[in-house]
Amino acid sequence: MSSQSGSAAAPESVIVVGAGSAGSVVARRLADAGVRVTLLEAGGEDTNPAIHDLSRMGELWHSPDDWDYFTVPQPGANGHRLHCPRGKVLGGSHALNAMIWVRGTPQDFDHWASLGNDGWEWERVLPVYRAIENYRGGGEPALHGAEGLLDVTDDYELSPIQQSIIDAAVEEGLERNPDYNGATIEGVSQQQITVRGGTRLNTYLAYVKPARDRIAVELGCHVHELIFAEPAAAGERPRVIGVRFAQGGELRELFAEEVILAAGAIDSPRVLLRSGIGPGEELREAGVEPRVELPGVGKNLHDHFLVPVIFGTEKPIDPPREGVSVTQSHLFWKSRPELDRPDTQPIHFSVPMYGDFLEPRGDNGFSLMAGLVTPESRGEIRLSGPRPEDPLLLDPRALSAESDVESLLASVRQCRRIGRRAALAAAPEDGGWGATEVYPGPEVGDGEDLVDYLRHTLATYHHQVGTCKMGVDELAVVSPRLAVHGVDGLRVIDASIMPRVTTGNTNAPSVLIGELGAQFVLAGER
Ligand SMILES: Cc1cc2nc3c(=O)[nH]c(=O)nc-3n(C[C@H](O)[C@H](O)[C@H](O)COP(=O)(O)OP(=O)(O)OC[C@H]3O[C@@H](n4cnc5c(N)ncnc54)[C@H](O)[C@@H]3O)c2cc1C
Repeated sequence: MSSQSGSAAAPESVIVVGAGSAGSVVARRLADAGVRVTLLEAGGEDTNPAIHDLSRMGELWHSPDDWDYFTVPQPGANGHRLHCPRGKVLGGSHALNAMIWVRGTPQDFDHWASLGNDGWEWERVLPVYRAIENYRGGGEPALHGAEGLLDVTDDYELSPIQQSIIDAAVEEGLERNPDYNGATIEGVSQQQITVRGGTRLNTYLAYVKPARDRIAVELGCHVHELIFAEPAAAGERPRVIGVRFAQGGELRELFAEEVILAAGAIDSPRVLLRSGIGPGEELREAGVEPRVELPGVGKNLHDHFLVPVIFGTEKPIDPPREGVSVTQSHLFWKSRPELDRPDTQPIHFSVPMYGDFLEPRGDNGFSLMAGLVTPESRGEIRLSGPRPEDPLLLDPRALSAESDVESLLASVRQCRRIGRRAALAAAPEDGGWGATEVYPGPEVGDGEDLVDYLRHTLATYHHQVGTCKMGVDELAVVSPRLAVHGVDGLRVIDASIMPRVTTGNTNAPSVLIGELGAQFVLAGER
């Protein structure tokens, strides 16, 4: 692998592929600095009202605004193919997500830096987070920003059931943490979310929409592959000069000084692989002529995972109503005290979340979704063939590492205990909800049967990362300045560059990657 470092002048023109969490930030920052930016997005305008109403996120799955990916059958998840929704619309996955803002822990970023990624230490990252945020909440002001483009708030009313879930978690022994993006992440908290005026605020809306007169936004553009310059001499380093994409049934080409892939952890490696950048042998098997040997492209795929623990209640829970999210609280907990950061993050829903694999047992209830956030399992993304329409082989190898099963089991057990606490389980006349466990349910014990339940009901937390990881080792795809190793004129700036997933939801780190990536482009650092 040939690495690259040093700096040059900032480019005059740039193509950004993908108007999601990171791509929107990159496009805006470069346009602000006078760079000519074309933003190519495969999806369309964000006209679906379900995008903007906090209570209607679920309607977006399998809709035209969802790439609607599925994994290959997962042996660690009972052979199931897991649905992986991803945003295919302006705003990307930030148009489909639950808007929860979690920066991650200092250890996450210090770990990235320890791998040779200078500049990603927590002390360098924290000021960037502060500059992103327009924070309105009860946290320590010194740790938050109030001047940024992205509104982050926990200044909204908790639904009564969500308040009781928090109370039950406190009964279970967790700290009530008023600011998990503050001094410590641990404890049970109300979620901080990116909303403005009661509706979704994503980076497309906050960064690109107000600047559309300065950014050429092209919709319905499915980028298939990169275009390379003809080498002037044998052995010359390959140079990317543009992209080839389908728009309205036509194949088009567009050229710029630099191309930035911000197509997300599934599609950025896909574009690289389709362009012959990746593990040569595998590319040949898929019918693609290798151009740049980069064995790490598509490898290191990993994700957070959820398992539902569902309760029915005697006292009726208010049905979802307009403008109110069905998830408002979560907790961070170390299942083993010796860990350096929490390995679990259950997320709490005011509705039963039966998912794809459980028989619905009534509409009235709530879900404590046990959550694994420090996975050891690693999988990969591969092409099944050379054509753009050939399905992608998406294989996270979920729960292939035994330690992941252990953490998730501990989280499921904890959720079961929380549901039995008085704030939830007491009779309504005694101030509770009369909660009883519906799933796993009394027929499932605490041993191998619980492991079977966990594998049967496993779902993604939607936090795929790592497939174009940043670093300096043999499997690194981009440099610490997010330039693709071995190629000129090309960067990846999105969630795929995380060498290891952060502890918590991945949107905030993706926005951070967008901000830092734009700084590297403008500084000409490679
Ligand atoms: C259902 C769901 C819920 C989630 N909930 C949360 C949450 O509450 N909090 C949180 O922190 N994280 C959450 N996440 C995760 C978070 O949204 C992602 O980690 C983050 O959005 C990733 O940002 P990105 O810029 O890497 O990719 P994306 O935001 O996915 O952007 C990629 C963009 O590229 C476009 N694109 C892809 N391929 C091409 C191509 N070939 N040509 C042109 N354009 C292309 C896509 O259409 C998309 O617009 C959730 C994700 C999902 C799907």
